[in-house]
Amino acid sequence: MPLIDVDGVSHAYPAQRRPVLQDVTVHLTERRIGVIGANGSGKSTFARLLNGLVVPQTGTVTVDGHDTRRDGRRVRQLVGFCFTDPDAQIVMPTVAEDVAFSLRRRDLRGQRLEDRVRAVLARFGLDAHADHPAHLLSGGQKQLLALASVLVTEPALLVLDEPTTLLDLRNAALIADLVAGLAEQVVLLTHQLELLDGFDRVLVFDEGRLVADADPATAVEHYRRLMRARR
Ligand SMILES: Nc1ncnc2c1ncn2[C@@H]1O[C@H](COP(=O)(O)OP(=O)(O)OP(=O)(O)O)[C@@H](O)[C@H]1O
Repeated sequence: MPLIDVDGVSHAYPAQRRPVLQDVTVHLTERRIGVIGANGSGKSTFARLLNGLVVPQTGTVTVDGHDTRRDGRRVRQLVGFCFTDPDAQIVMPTVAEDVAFSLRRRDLRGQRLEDRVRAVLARFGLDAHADHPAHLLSGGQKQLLALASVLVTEPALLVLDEPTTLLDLRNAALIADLVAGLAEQVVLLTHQLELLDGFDRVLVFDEGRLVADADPATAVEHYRRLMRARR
């Protein structure tokens, strides 16, 4: 698993006085890493640090030794990112074309490209929809397509920002099972705490600070206590 090294990171967005992340240091090597915390606590910003979408004002972030500030291109090859809203990353008219688009930088043409696309669609239960317009998929199917299009690029690390928020129970379970079966390292942000069962490590953010870093049960209890104290 790649080593994610977040060192002394603080970050404020332009036009905001209060930092969104404050002095976050964490070294991650585990296969399944959860990130939880209240709305606005800095989780998405933390996730965006990991693929260089956000470069921190202070501190450094490296993935497998590649600094997101200096070597963003290499980091983006290593880190696949799934947004909460799959419409934000589905870019091509049909399901198969969207997956093929993700492979545009690979030296794959003709039948080899088609075979690769079909294989990934089959793995995600989308093979029957290959030639359908992507925008006509259901929310869950779109989420699956977004995941498929990222995974086909074979990232070493997959960052998932609330991938089940919009989904019904069945599709949420589908995504959870799929994520559980992935060989890749996964950083999963979620408000659905049951998704973290079996995770190796869970980080809790509160007002931009990393306030707990533990096994799922301990981290979730810490988060619940925090939320109870705020009511
Ligand atoms: N691009 C941006 N420009 C300015 N402010 C931003 C930007 N992105 C996030 N913020 C602010 O940073 C703070 C933390 O946001 P962030 O999205 O990291 O939180 P979060 O923990 O992921 O929240 P949620 O659970 O609601 O998704 C919020 O106050 C938000 O308004």
